Amino acid sequence: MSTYKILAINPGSTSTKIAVYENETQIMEKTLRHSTEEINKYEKIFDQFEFRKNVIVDAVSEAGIAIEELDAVVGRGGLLKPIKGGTYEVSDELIAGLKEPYLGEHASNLGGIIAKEIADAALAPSFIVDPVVVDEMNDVARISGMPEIPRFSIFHALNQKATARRFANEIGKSYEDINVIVAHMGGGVSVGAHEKGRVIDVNNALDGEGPFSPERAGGLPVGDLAKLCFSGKYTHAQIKKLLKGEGGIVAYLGTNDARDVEKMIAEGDEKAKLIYEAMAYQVAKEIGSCATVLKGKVDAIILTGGIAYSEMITTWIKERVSFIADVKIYAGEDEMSALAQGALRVLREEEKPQRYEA
Ligand SMILES: Nc1ncnc2c1ncn2[C@@H]1O[C@H](COP(=O)(O)OP(=O)(O)OP(=O)(O)O)[C@@H](O)[C@H]1O
Ligand SMILES: CCCC(=O)O
Repeated sequence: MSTYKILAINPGSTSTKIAVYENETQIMEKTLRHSTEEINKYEKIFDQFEFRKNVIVDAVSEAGIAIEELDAVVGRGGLLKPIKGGTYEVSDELIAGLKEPYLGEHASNLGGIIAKEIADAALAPSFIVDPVVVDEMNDVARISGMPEIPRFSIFHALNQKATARRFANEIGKSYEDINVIVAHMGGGVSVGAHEKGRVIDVNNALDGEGPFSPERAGGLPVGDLAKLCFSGKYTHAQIKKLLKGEGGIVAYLGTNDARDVEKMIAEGDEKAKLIYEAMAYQVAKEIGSCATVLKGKVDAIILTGGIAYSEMITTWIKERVSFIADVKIYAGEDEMSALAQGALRVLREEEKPQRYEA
């Protein structure tokens, strides 16, 4: 069997995570932190391209790996036009889409651009895998109730699909043969109904749907939200912040760290307990609604993301959803390995690379 050396790049708002794999084995991993001072020098995310690329190249060569040794470079994809899941070869069209992102600025827009630049130097292919704009929803799920505002999917596609594949693997089936509900609980929360390899419905985790999360408000009573918007008390930018960044747990309790909330509960804080339990309640309700989407045919419910480490949260959710299917907990997220595996499936010709069309 051939051995492939793959560099994976995952740009976040204040850091860039990189890892090198030889087939499935990780041979180096590093989180390159970027100070606010450095990041603030650049007006737009794309302006950080040269700086982030250089620190990645330096870190790889400091680890004793020559760029020319790489067989592929894979980056986290950005806010492109909605696309179906899978591994995409980075083409000129895809680069253009990341430079002028359809759905706005996001650090992950840099993933594919940097991957291509480094891969070109190594004379190797470059890819993105399951970006947050993966949209495989059924047409019936796109209807919101207001024609001007269709529903579409923005979610933790990379980790959701990786955990669903991991579960399929564990039971000796393929992802395309199972139905699962995956609840990713991190800074944002997304709950997806996976039907035979397609996420046919999911809450838009970036923009006002689904359960609230440590720093996002989630779905709200819309009439009252409309009143708040026209109250004259807030600018559009302030409202956006209340919904995303300063919403959810942080709005009620002043922290976005679930571990702080658990300390507050341990010290007898009843409000903290009510809010924390409400988040678990909303995730459970969303899982229940995905079970109806899958017409009750659910092989498993998967809880993942940083908050899935919490026994308190997973116990509350299990109490409400175990009647639907077994609950599996894959705490944390392994996006780096999910990126490398997406590239590996294409290099091994197990999957055809997709082409992005603008
Ligand atoms: N052991 C733990 N117990 C409870 N909560 C935890 C634990 N470890 C991490 N968390 C919580 O997980 C959350 C962060 O999760 P994660 O790292 O998946 O988010 P992120 O990557 O920043 O955002 P996103 O997943 O939306 O992209 C934080 O609220 C953190 O407090
Ligand atoms: C919506 C998934 C990505 C994020 O939370 O930023």
